[in-house]
Amino acid sequence: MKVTTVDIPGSLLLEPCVFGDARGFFTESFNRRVFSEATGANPVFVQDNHPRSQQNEPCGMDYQVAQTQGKAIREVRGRPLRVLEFGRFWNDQHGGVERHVSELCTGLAAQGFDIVNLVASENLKRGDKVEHGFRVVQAPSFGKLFSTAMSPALLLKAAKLHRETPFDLFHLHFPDPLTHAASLMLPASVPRVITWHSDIVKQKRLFKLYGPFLRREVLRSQAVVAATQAHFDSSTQIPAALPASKRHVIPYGMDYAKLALDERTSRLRDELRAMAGMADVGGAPRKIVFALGRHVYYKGFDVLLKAMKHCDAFLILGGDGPMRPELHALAESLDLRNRVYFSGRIAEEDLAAYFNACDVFCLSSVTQIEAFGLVQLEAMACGKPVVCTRLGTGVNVVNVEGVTGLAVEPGDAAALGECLEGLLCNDGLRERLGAQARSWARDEYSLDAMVRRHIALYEDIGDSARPHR
Ligand SMILES: Cc1cn([C@H]2C[C@H](O)[C@@H](COP(=O)(O)OP(=O)(O)O[C@H]3O[C@@H](C)C(=O)[C@@H](O)[C@H]3O)O2)c(=O)[nH]c1=O
Repeated sequence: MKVTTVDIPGSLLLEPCVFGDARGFFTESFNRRVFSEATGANPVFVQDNHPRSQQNEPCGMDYQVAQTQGKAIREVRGRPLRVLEFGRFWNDQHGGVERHVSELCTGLAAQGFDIVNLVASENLKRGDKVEHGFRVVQAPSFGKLFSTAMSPALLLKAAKLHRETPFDLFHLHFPDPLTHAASLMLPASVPRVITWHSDIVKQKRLFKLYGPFLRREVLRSQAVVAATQAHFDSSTQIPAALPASKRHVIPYGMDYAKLALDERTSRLRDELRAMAGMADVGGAPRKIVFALGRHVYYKGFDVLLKAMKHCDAFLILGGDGPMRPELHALAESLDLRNRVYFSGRIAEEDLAAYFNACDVFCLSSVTQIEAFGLVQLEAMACGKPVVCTRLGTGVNVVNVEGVTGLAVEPGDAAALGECLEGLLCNDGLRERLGAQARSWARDEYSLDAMVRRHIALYEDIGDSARPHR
């Protein structure tokens, strides 16, 4: 060990011997005998800590007067992999893609990755903050057009962030023409990973123009990730020329801890159940069907409301969106006013109460834009069976018919209502499916597994992921 006195009185610089070659290195980080000979001190080695500071953050060093603890500060060489995680909007927009990106960034940051999540605001609001251990940069936008943020600022911000501190890898979440445009402005030498959340279904005519550009971006990426094999099999927009070696199935995972009930959410759950009970007809309180999602056409909430005419339950319909007034009017016209509660957007911290209050969760989506449905995982993790629709997408991989729930053809209100009614009247079946659903979600769709598999993918690409100037 090399010992050097430094300008700080009473301090020594200790440089351990490092024995290394092309395969790596070995060093003895502490040896009590050598340490005592070098310093004349005879310490009792009590603990070994290993903090990590974000890049450019000074690493603090205590200078202690009373001899309570000596400090051996180890400066590791190298730096965490630095990833620019694009995402369409910040997670408070309550979309599945936003929730997934937020969960992924949180998990990667916890593993020591240097993550910057660049998203667009839905308005002129801008932001730059550290949340859940990673930096979130919100670029202002002039609103949305065809579900895409109009944000020239995001394009400029991406280039500026990379200029300031180069990234080793860009991770894009498609479909999203805005971040696709940002990627075109960034160096082609930096590896790209694309997560394919769903095909573009609504803007078919526009896709004829945009398709060739999307195809080129997908083919030049180093990897395309999808949550299920069904995403690849059912897609008509992922180029067939994309080799199997570049296709990676990594299921979405979530941190289910937020779904555990506490005193406050238990009370809220009981209030929701009491509300359903007040709607009873003097018999047993009605059971609760819960559905949650943005009130847009593909969620099929109009079909679900019509299905409630075939099902004697209380519906809690969570979320908000452009179709809400129409759905309220439909509930009135179906004389459901006493059996439907429109909760509006549900705050993340209240989700536990709603998922635990219900008896069955329903995903009534009617088009293949619904490629997965994180809400199914949340319901299952709370031990609730799911009734979904047969879309042939990841939705039917997540909800295994007859194992974790049931399914009906999309758009069939009568079939949906009868399926819900049948399940609500069969306590044994509901309990069995619910117990299996809980294990399935927590075993197959854990956040830890998702993060580990993304890290393995990044590291596979890592050979080319060196600092890029
Ligand atoms: C409407 C709403 C959602 N949420 C949460 C629930 C859930 O975690 C998330 C919405 O998840 P959903 O998947 O249902 O969202 P959604 O964005 O509707 O669905 C998308 O999700 C991504 C992952 C995909 O795979 C897409 O194909 C598509 O399924 O937002 C709230 O917390 N409060 C709310 O009011």
